Amino acid sequence: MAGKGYSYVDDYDVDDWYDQDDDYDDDYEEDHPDLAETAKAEAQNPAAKPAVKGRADASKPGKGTAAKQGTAVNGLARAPLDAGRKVEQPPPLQQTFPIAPHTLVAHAGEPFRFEQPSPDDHVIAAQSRKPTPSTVQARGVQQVSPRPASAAPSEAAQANIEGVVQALRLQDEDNDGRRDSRTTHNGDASTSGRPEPDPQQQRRRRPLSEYKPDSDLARALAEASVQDGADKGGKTRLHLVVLGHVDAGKSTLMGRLLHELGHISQKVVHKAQRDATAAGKGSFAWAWLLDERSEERSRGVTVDVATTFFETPRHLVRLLDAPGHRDFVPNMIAGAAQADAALLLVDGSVGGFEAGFGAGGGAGGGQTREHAQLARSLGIEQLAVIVSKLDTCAFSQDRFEEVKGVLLPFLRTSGFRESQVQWLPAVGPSGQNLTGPPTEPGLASWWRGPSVVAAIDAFQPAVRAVGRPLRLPIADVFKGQRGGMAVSGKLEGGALKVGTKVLVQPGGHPATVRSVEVDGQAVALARAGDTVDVVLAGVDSSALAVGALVCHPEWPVPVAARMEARIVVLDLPMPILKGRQVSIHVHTAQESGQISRLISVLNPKTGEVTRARPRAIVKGQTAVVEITVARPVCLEQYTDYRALGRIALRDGGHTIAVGIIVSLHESS
Ligand SMILES: Nc1nc2c(ncn2[C@@H]2O[C@H](COP(=O)(O)OP(=O)(O)OP(=O)(O)O)[C@@H](O)[C@H]2O)c(=O)[nH]1
Repeated sequence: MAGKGYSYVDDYDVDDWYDQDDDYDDDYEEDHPDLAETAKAEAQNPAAKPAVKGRADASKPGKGTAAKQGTAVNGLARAPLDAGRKVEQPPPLQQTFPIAPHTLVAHAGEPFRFEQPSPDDHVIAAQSRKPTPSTVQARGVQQVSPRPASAAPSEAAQANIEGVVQALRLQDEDNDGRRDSRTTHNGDASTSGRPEPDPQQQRRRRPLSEYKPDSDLARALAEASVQDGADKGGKTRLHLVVLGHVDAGKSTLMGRLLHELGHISQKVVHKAQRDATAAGKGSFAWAWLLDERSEERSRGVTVDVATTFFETPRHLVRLLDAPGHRDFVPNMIAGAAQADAALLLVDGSVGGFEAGFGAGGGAGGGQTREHAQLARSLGIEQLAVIVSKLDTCAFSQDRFEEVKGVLLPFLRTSGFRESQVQWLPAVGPSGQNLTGPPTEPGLASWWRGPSVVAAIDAFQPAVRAVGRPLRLPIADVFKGQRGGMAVSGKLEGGALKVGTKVLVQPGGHPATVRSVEVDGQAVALARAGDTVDVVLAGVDSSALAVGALVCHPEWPVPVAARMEARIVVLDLPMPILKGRQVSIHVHTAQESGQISRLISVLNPKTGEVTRARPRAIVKGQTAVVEITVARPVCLEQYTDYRALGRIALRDGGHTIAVGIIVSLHESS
């Protein structure tokens, strides 16, 4: 193992969990018999869950995040909407939630002392600023205060956790939903001890496999696929998120890259340089091109997810520059939830890499790990690791290899395939290795690999789930310039066009599509994989909120307040007990809730139950838990609709678990 002090593969036989062969079989079912089979079997036939001996049984951004989007055109000027669900106070909870949702809790019941601004304060302050015409504010971010630095786990403890993460092997593919296991159930009586629900009460849903686009839509889809090549010069769309620890150099690299690609003029660059220098922050000039908000500029950190568009020889790229600071991980989650691939920036300077990779508890420590783990759990499989700041160590090849040697085993154990991970050095401020081979002799003497643009071009675009029922998780709500309410987000499934009848969930509000834009251009048809701005007619604005979902009226997305999830517990010093308050992230939704039942602990290798109804679950364990949320959310079983069936659980400013939804209990 390369690197001192990192021993995360020692405790696990990683080969047992995944095949390191480069012949990566993307088929979840084959690849993850322990998870996929059991999840599907349970979904198809809940009563068939094996008994305990055999087995039984985680912005545009989440509520709260929003992308800084280019100035809307074609009638969709963005105006902030305060009526969003994200800013509402949740209804009072009954005894199940002894701590009010969103209450600031330092950690494990320790009250927040308000001696210094909490992350909430930063976010609320950020939210209160008026968006610039080219900016959509982060709204409704729900944060809880960070855990004290003393609570950070040891390296060895973190090592165990990282090893187990990959056991979930959450795959992002095409949401092809081979099984239509859409039935709701109330868990396994043998493990839960709960009575089975009255079948009359259960909602009957048509299997998703029965869905076929109507003839109009089918024709439009066929025409659009013929047009594809012609319209875009044969280029494919790629949603790309830039991740990494705070100050790793993400915004700087992307600002410089956009300039090199001709998307930012020399005049604008000069202005940013002048402004940054005048503010005593000259080294942030390139970052200021993306970090537009005054708070970002004064603090020197990204808060929102900045959205920009650029083209490479192969792709039309929608770029999401996620914040690296731990206070803003929810924004990062929502950005990553929309991405097909990620650039992971790691600071290669001596001490810089170590700070970013350190176990995540301390102030400013460790978002390299958390971002990588979250990205994988959100379905991102393709990664390019960019080692920045090598100019600070004479472009040392040894340092590059050292960083790679430490990070690669961690990424493997986090579930990334070696064949899906690219490695390259780059220097943002001087533009080395961004669009072509480096010119700096110290780097040019040994680097023979891809530039940043070549690495982006090597990413495969995601297969779009066009032939599935419409699913549009709402990432933002705003007023259309010509009247009407508009929503935006990434179309996870299906297609829509002007005149399409839709349903907004929760609540079952019918609406009609009045206009559609993709990347700021009015279009007749938008398809899965597109990021859209949609003006809806005939729906009350109170129905529209970040985390709500626009769907097909006859194939509505389930809405549930209770679900069972298979989770991997990440990094937490205290065991999870029944009743643990968590913040649940699923697609663009973020909701307060609690872990209401601990159903079973599983062997991560076999999926067998090792303990039913455990009293606690601890870091590193794979477990099935029941989660109850304060307000019903739109979600899907993972086997039905993958993009809507992944969850991340956060508490105390940390991601404590990631997982997949194995069953849900629909709200009537
Ligand atoms: N020497 C050197 N400095 C760099 C490099 N890349 C970025 N920097 C500097 O690192 C500092 C942080 O850069 P940012 O681009 O703001 O980092 P970031 O990752 O976007 O930070 P957040 O968005 O807040 O997470 C700035 O002072 C940059 O000039 C690099 O390759 N070499």
